[in-house]
Amino acid sequence: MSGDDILSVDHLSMRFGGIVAVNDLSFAAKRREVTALIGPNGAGKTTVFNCITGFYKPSSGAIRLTHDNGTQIQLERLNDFRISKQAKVARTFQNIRLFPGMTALENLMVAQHNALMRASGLTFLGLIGAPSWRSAEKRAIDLAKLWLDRIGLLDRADDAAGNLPYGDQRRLEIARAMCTEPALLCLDEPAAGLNARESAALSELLLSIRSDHGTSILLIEHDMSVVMEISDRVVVMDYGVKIAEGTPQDIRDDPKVIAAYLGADEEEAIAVMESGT
Ligand SMILES: Nc1ncnc2c1ncn2[C@@H]1O[C@H](COP(=O)(O)OP(=O)(O)OP(=O)(O)O)[C@@H](O)[C@H]1O
Repeated sequence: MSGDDILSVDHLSMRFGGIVAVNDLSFAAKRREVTALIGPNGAGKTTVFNCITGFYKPSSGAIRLTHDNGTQIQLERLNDFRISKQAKVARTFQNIRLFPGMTALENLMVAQHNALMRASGLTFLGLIGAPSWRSAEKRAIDLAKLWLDRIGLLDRADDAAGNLPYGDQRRLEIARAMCTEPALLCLDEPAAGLNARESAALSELLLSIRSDHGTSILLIEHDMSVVMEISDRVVVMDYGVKIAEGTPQDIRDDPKVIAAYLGADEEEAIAVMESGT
């Protein structure tokens, strides 16, 4: 692991009965970079995410997050609530999990529930409208509006999230995760179901999150145009193990990766590459 790594996954394994979903996986994600985790269906990508974000307790291995100030946190020892609050790891899911009946603004306010509950003195200060509560509430609204503006939805702040177009809902989920001011943002297939225009808008948003906010991003994605455009490094999994790692260019030209996606062996993949088909 180098000093510039925000996340270090060491010899991670996850078994479900007889199924080994992740098998002795090690990789690192660098600070202020986009790291993509790719691989064919069933390769183990979401299981890795679920271990990092505390939804699963790994069968073995270690997952270390290192904050800018050098503080290290062993994520495999914490539950999901502590991972989001203490380690500042936020995630989105493959399927949209907004509150569809709440407005876009309210969805972003809910994300700031922890900070608001603290400022309300667990309700009392909020009930009497104490100045400390009012300023915390204003800060939360300002942050929510800033993110609505960043994703081009400020004029739809009061619309129910469930009534927004699909691509807008996807970006709203990312904005909701950003309202928790994460150190590491984990996105599980954010481009799923998006059209080409929406995918391009997503890539632009993620690149700006990395450059303007310095947020490190870990991304699972099947849309290779998004992966190739925004990733600094790519880790490729197949059958629970890492089969390749490198820049998008390295990965694109790697016969092992092509073979995994084609469901073929390496020699067949080389033949396909050489024939240019
Ligand atoms: N809770 C579980 N119980 C049993 N098996 C599981 C569980 N979660 C995942 N698996 C199995 O682990 C393997 C890896 O699944 P996982 O969802 O992590 O793959 P993936 O790479 O994210 O796939 P996809 O790209 O299709 O989302 C699969 O064989 C899956 O059936």
